[in-house]
Amino acid sequence: MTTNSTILVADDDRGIRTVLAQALGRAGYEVRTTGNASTLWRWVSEGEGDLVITDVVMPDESGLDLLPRIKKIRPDMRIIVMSAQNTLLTAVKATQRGAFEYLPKPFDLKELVAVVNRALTAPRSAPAEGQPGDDDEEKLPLIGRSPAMQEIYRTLARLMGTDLTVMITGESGTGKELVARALHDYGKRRNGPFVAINMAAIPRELIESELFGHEKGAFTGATQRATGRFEQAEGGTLFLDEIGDMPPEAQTRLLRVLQEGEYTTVGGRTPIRANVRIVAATHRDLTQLIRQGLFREDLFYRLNVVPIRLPPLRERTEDIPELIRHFLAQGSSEGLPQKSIDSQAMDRLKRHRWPGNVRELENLVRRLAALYSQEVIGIEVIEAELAGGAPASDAMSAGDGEGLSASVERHLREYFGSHEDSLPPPGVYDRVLREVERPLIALALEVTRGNQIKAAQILGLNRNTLRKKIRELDVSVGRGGFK
Ligand SMILES: Nc1ncnc2c1ncn2[C@@H]1O[C@H](COP(=O)(O)OP(=O)(O)OP(=O)(O)O)[C@@H](O)[C@H]1O
Repeated sequence: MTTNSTILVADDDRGIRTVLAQALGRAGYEVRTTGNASTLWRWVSEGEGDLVITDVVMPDESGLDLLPRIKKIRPDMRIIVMSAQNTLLTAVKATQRGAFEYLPKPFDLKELVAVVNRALTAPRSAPAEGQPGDDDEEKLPLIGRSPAMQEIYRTLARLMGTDLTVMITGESGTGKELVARALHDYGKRRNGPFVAINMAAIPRELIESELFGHEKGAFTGATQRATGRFEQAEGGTLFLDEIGDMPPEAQTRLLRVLQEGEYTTVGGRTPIRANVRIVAATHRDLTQLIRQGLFREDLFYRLNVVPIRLPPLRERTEDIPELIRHFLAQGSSEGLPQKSIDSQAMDRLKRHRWPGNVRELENLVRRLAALYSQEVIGIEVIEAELAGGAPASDAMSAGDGEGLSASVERHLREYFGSHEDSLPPPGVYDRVLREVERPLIALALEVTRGNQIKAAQILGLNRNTLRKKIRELDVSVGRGGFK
């Protein structure tokens, strides 16, 4: 440990100054503290201090604005930024402007001391990341300040200056694609293209040609040469979504690109150099797929260089109010009426399990904004929505006849009523759900004329899930249509 180093601390909160001074003093450092940016700046410009710990919001100036100025006159100075703002943008800006580390408040003092030790012993040569593409756009790409999301922001900020391959895992609707975009938008390749391809949405036999392109005549139907996504993503980022659904041959080809940096088109011979950053994502458990022999282990290790796990929404319910405000604001900026949600309704939403994660929440909020006339949404509406029904009261224009939930309820009452002298047989819940699922899936297949990919999209189901359900529910796909 480097002792006798002097640490300059700037924070307008006296309590934090005291706590930091004690902890760092105990760790053997000299500490000077101030409550404003101008004093910190004076100390730094007079050549004092070996390391700076600064808050972002201070009465006279933002700590973030001070960063480039400090780096200019003292490029070797290590700076640790702490902030209670805790957004991705703060993490990204701090890193872009040369902070050694970013610590979202509240943080563990032990962690702070560890970071300080690390900062003072890390080799000096590493220059601050290149000049920021700092367009100061205040639009936040990712919403949520829960500890879990902050950990993700820190990882994203650290990855900004790198081309490392990233594997994003998380349940459906947790924001994997959004994170992939943020990696691109704040990364070195932000001026290049971002190309996404979803393995579950493309017929398996076409995946290789979609990815790598094909030559004229490479297979029946290949009437001319076509470029693949690798070529389209040249100089940028290629996002391989639902990587767990990649067929084995395509896996082998992808592995080769990752090993050799080169690929050939389908039917082509000349190797083409690939210059793309790969970000992959899946909601499936790849280790299990590996065990089942469905995913190549060697490919997994090539892709899993930096794993990012997105937590399901039910593990970060403290983000729900902010997400709701965000989606309501988004709705009103698109012309939907401005709404709010009362506290009882909010509590109920925080208790929901959100199997569809942020996507489910987003859809719900959009429905609330579009379908209900009341300005403040209360608990009854939320209960009705979460029960999967149509709007509770005046809401949806019932138009011609009863709404969906009313009609379902009527059928259920009939069903229960038909077992007058005894209760219905057990297992009603699953049976009723199957009764609803079956016609729903059949209908989706009917309107898409049996196109499972499109049907899966309409339903918001994974294609494999849809296939499974078709089998399980025995939805017959006959010639004359669907029964
Ligand atoms: N943290 C977040 N802040 C704001 N919006 C979010 C956040 N996370 C997800 N969303 C929104 O939720 C929806 C689903 O996100 P996304 O498509 O990135 O999820 P996904 O994990 O890739 O889902 P899938 O596995 O089903 O493809 C999108 O409309 C996205 O904008």
